Parts: sequence; structure tokens; C-alpha cells
Amino acid sequence: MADRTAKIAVCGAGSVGSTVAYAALLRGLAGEIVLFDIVTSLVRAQADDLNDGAAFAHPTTIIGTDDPAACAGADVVVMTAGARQKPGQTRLDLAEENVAITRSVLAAVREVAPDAIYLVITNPCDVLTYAAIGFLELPPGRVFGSGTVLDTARLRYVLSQRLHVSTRSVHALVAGEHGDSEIVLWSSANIGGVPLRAYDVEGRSIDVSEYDEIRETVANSAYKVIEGKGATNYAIGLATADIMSAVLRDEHRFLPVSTLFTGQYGISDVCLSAPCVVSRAGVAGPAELPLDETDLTGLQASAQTLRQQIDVLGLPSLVV
Ligand SMILES: NC(=O)C1=CN([C@@H]2O[C@H](COP(=O)(O)OP(=O)(O)OC[C@H]3O[C@@H](n4cnc5c(N)ncnc54)[C@H](O)[C@@H]3O)[C@@H](O)[C@H]2O)C=CC1
Ligand SMILES: CC(=O)C(=O)O
Repeated sequence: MADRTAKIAVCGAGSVGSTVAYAALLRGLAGEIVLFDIVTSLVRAQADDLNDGAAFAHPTTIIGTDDPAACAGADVVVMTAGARQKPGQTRLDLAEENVAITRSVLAAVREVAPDAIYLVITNPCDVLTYAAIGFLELPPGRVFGSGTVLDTARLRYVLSQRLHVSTRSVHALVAGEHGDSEIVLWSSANIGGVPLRAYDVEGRSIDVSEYDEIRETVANSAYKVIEGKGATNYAIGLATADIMSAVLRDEHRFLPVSTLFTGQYGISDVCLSAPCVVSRAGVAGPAELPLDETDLTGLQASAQTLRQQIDVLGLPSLVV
């Protein structure tokens, strides 16, 4: 059932922004969804197309506009505006251009939506989450990134296919950067409660020797899709709607979103993903799982990759 009082503002009405709005519409997350983009003809057309489907979805008003003032009073602001990867580019290659876009978009939206929860999708997601916390000058818990929620869904899909079980029975997480240095937390992975290392049902199991190849498959998934169709949009649309549900419905759900680390796992002053509790108040955490040495070292190395990028961009420190 749609929450008629909730308002979502989606900045950027390209592939990702429009699919986020579509997924939110289907899940009935809000009474009003505002799509904001600088390309007036595009944003109006996206809203018209979505409104044409209103008869088949939850009652929701969709507005397409080039005026950031329309985001006024939003409960959740989703940042998808910016450049996307061309085939062969990494997410980190987008940093400089997208930091500038994020700064200008969020400055305008914050004026009218100072009480919102801000969710960063634009890449490089972790670096931009860090930048957005600085630009917005809001408590870090009110600003976070989709992080490895999408990568975790990809991992669950790959494991479910190999083990022939539902994705819902796969409890395994991707953490760290939403990007090339991401890691799988193998030490806590389990299938229906059975540790992955001990799992052997109907002759199906995953050997430790397969871990690296599975991580590569998950980390390269976006490159493969971008090679084929120029962008990824459906899975991130669904992932973003799921995160927004955790916020708007105050679900207090553990999700691997990107948040500011302040000493957890020996990591500080960088945004990356580890399980956090997501609720109407935003994000709390990250929680400190008991990681084995390999997972801990991998997480710290991923943090180091992101920290170097933040240094290159000269973003001011968030942890003193
Ligand atoms: N975090 C994640 O898991 C994922 C992140 N992404 C990222 O999302 C971003 C968007 O991707 P797409 O939608 O495919 O790109 P797109 O090019 O289809 O759409 C981007 C939109 O941003 C708009 N825009 C640019 N500057 C703007 C400004 N100053 N104000 C308002 N709107 C502005 C453009 O007009 C365009 O419509 C990219 O950075 C991409 O890498 C994509 C998929 C997954
Ligand atoms: C593009 C991107 O970040 C993804 O699909 O993972």
C-alpha cells in the first residue's frame, strides 16, 4: 500500500533515475515522486511515461521537472545525476566530473529539503557519499550510499545458481568499495544457516578454490552489462527501492550500504560498505562483524583504495 504522505525526490532522470522511480512506483513507496533533471524534455517525458502507467500501479503522483525547488519537503532524496561509465572506464574514472555535479545538485536540493535522508547512487558511489556528507553538512547518518547492496544481490544470485537454492536462502555479503576492490565476506557466508564452507547438499558445494573466481564474476558484472547495453539500470532500480523501503517503512534492516567509518575495523575517514542498520532515521553503524584475517585485510585494502581517491580529489577530512 502506498504511503500517501511520503515524498521521494530523484535527482537525475536517466537510465538509473527513471528506473528507481519505476521500482518505487511498483512498490508503492510514496504518494509523490519528483524526478529532477537539467534536461527538461527528457525529465518531462520520463514522468509522462510513468504517469501513463498509473492505472496499473499504486496511486502516486509523478512530477518531472528541471526546477530543484520541486524537491521541497522530500523525505528521501536519491542522487543519480551525473556521468556514467563508458565501456572500459572504471567507476573511479568518473570521480572528478561527478563530484562537481553532486556539489551543485545537492546545494540546490538541500535548500528545500533540509530534513531528508540523502541516498547517493551516482558513481563512484563511496567517494561521492563522502563528498556529499561534506557538502550537505548534515549528520553522517542522514547521508549514505547504496554501496554494495547491488553487489551483494549479484553475489546471492551467482551462489543461488551454483547451489540450486533460492536467492533468499543465500546469506552472504559483499563489503568495501562498490567497485573493483570490493570483497566477499566469505567467513560469514551461509546457506540457510549452514556455513558455506561446510555446505554440501545434493552434491552441490562451493570449494574455497572457487572464491576468487566468484568474486571476480560479481565485481565484473556491471562491466559485462555496460558492454552489452551501455548502462545498468534494473538491478540498481530494485536495490534502491529496497533501501528506500527500509527508510520510509522504518524497517531497522541490516544492509551493506556505504557509510562513514570512524575507526570500525581499524578504518577511519572514508566511506565504504559493511552491514549497517537502515531506518527512518537513516543509517547507523557500521556494525563490527567478527571477520577472519583474510576478510579484514581485504576490507582495509579496499578502504585504502578509496582513501587514495579522496586524497587525489582533495576533499576535506570528515573525521578529526
Ligand atoms: N551505485 C550503483 O550501484 C550504480 C550507480 N550508477 C551510476 O548512476 C549514475 C547515473 O547513471 P545513468 O542513469 O545510467 O546515467 P544517464 O546518463 O542515463 O543519466 C544521468 C542523468 O543525470 C542528469 N544530470 C547530469 N548533470 C545534472 C545536473 N547538474 N542536474 C540534474 N541532472 C543532471 C543527466 O541529464 C542525465 O539525464 C552514473 O554515475 C552511474 O555510474 C549506475 C548503476 C549502479
Ligand atoms: C554501474 C554500476 O555501478 C553497477 O551496475 O554496479
